[in-house]
Amino acid sequence: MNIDIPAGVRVYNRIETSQIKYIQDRISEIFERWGYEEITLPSFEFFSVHSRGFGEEIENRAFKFIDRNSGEILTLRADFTSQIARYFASLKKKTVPKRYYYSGDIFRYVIPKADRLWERKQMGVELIGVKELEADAEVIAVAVQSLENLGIKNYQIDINNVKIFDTVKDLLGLDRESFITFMDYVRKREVYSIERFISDFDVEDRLKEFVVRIPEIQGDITVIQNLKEELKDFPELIKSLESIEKVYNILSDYGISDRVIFDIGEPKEFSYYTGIVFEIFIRDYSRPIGQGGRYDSLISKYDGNIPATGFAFDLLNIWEYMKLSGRIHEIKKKDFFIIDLTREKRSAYRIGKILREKGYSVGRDIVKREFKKSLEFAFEEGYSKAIVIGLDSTEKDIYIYSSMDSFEKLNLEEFLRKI
Ligand SMILES: N[C@@H](Cc1c[nH]c[nH+]1)C(=O)O
Repeated sequence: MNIDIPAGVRVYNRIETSQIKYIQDRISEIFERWGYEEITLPSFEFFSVHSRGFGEEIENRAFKFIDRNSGEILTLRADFTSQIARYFASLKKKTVPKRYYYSGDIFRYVIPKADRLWERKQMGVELIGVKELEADAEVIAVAVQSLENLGIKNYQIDINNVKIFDTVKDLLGLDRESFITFMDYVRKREVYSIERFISDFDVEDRLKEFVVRIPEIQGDITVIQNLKEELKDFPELIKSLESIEKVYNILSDYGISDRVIFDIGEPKEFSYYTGIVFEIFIRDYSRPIGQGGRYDSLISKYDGNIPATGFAFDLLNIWEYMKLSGRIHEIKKKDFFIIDLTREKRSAYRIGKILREKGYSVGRDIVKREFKKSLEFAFEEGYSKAIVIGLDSTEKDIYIYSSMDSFEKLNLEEFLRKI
């Protein structure tokens, strides 16, 4: 009998679940402190509606199924941001600025391999209704504080402005298809392909030089300042660079600009981004742990022309990093495990009830087996203490074990008074 689950999903056991929960709790503490309100979004939507939000890349990876009643195609949530855009557009009263946060799973198909999952955990914020760059800086600051709250210090924020790509498209006069080809070269950082691609374009050399170098332009704020100098004759490019600089300056005021680098050659997975975009890395960990950016025309795909920005953490990557670096110790313990060796079990019920009323978590053995086996089970299962009743033919004394071989013998009534 096959009792497997598909390759792209997995189960998280008690310890794993509590570690992930610990990460979620530290992050939501910060989200709340910045005035973001948590909302819960549906696990599936109409495919035709949900997919309007994101581009082909994600659309091709969405999980689809049929509503047996209407015959409509449904899809599991592939993107929170698109869901929030749809939700906000659906509101009669659109008060801004609106700050939402969410935590949950997204479903995107990937070819199953090693630890590549179809169901990933995200936590993110969306700040809706603010076109000012202060909003872009705010969501970056929220991300940074969340990481600090987790004790993660060696993070790095890679910032870019995708407007630069749109401006290049206009300046070179690219049609949709050649723009896709161009962006593909950028994504793969193929400088020579770009050089070949633009060699017979009739544009200024300065612009050509810039375009060819795009995949390689990375570094600190001086890179942006130098580019501004070089691209003086292209006001649209200057504007995009100035936006980056402005965000950088606000982040300096927040005291976090030393964590920022710029990566002009970094395009994004989502076509909905329209301005400042960023990715969050940890220096000694290869995968990004979060990404986000501005999406000023996404909500208008549903209704209303409202600017917005946000980001999402990839919780599984954060979790993996914290495990690898020995940073996650927080495992939720259960308090007491009651092993009652008497026939009646009345003491067990009574002690359990009193402890639970006081707010402790209490489990009971119930299973009949050798006492040592029960004790082993208690500690393996994450209980902090085991209470043993009837070990020496009296119910008046109980034994409180805090490990397999350390215990305290106490009078039952005294213990209940003290606890
Ligand atoms: N939804 C994006 C992250 C994001 C949130 N807001 C803006 N961008 C993602 O899944 O990567």
